[in-house]
Amino acid sequence: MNKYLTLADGTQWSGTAIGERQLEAAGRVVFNTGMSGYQETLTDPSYLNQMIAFTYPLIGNYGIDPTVSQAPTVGAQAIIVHELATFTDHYTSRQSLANFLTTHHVAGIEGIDTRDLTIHIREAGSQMAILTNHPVTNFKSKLATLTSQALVATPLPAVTTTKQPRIAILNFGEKAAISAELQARGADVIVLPPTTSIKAIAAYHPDGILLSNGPGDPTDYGDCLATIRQLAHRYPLAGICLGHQLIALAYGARTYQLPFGHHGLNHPVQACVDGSIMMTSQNHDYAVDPASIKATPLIVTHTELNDGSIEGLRLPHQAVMSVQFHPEAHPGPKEAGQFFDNFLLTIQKEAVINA
Ligand SMILES: NC(=O)CC[C@H](N)C(=O)O
Repeated sequence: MNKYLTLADGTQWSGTAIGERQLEAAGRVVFNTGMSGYQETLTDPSYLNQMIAFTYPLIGNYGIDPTVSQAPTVGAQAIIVHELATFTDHYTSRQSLANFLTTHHVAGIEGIDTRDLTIHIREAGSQMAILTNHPVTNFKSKLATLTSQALVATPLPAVTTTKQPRIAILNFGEKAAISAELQARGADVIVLPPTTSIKAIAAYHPDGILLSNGPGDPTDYGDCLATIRQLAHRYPLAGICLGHQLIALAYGARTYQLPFGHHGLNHPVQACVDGSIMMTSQNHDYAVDPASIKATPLIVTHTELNDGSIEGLRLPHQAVMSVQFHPEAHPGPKEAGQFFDNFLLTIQKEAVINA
């Protein structure tokens, strides 16, 4: 069955349908340069309503491991690959990627020269695209017929342990590995809806707050900024990716849209404090505007070596720290996991100061 990928600027690629073959889809098309981690990428809620083009030419060859998904559903609207592996071989695999895509009702296309598509996106910028069963003559009218998804709601959890430290995560679209990294370091984790009130958060008696990753433009979350500032005055506060951007906005910085985002597993980031460099996993289309920092109390802690963009912030006299990259990896290198250690150490220090 033929499939057609049409970008808002009119460029078009044709290929073969994969996943839920009949399903047509619309979304902002982004390219991911990771050579592995397709399952974690597809189930990262930050990709909500986006189409993911994988530059690595063969996707799916090690199947699906039910333990590594970052959320129960697939946030991406479609997958775009050069070749979908038909042969799967891995000791943890319980399903083929092809079957996983149909199970999760994900549209897809293979047979695309994804590197050609990526070069086009790098030059023309990431943009809306539609995936259809027939060639498109009127992009806008076809786009209007296609739907988008909403994030799965987070229930308010019951407290089941007295373990400390207890971290309350505001779930803007959290990757499961964030909770797992904190729990692996002995923390108790409570995952709350992103709009949970200060009073409801306090009822869980957290020792620290973490704002998770999540989809979309950070300026769409303006209603959360006052609560974020109040949280920062009461608790040690950390932010990852979207959470990092929201902390920046809460303290008066601005964000901007990158030409084609950072979506990959080998982004070099330098720590300002000592010049050390680590390879990081990244997935973001927006960044904090360096020109807006000087009017705020924020201090830059990390920068991306590819384009100089901001990758980390902190406050000088408050326990507030954030990173644009993904220290939990999943997928990607785990070099940046130190961020979780630093956050938990900060919580310990604050507990001593406030004892
Ligand atoms: N992974 C994320 O949290 C992404 C943050 C934000 N949605 C961006 O695209 O920049």
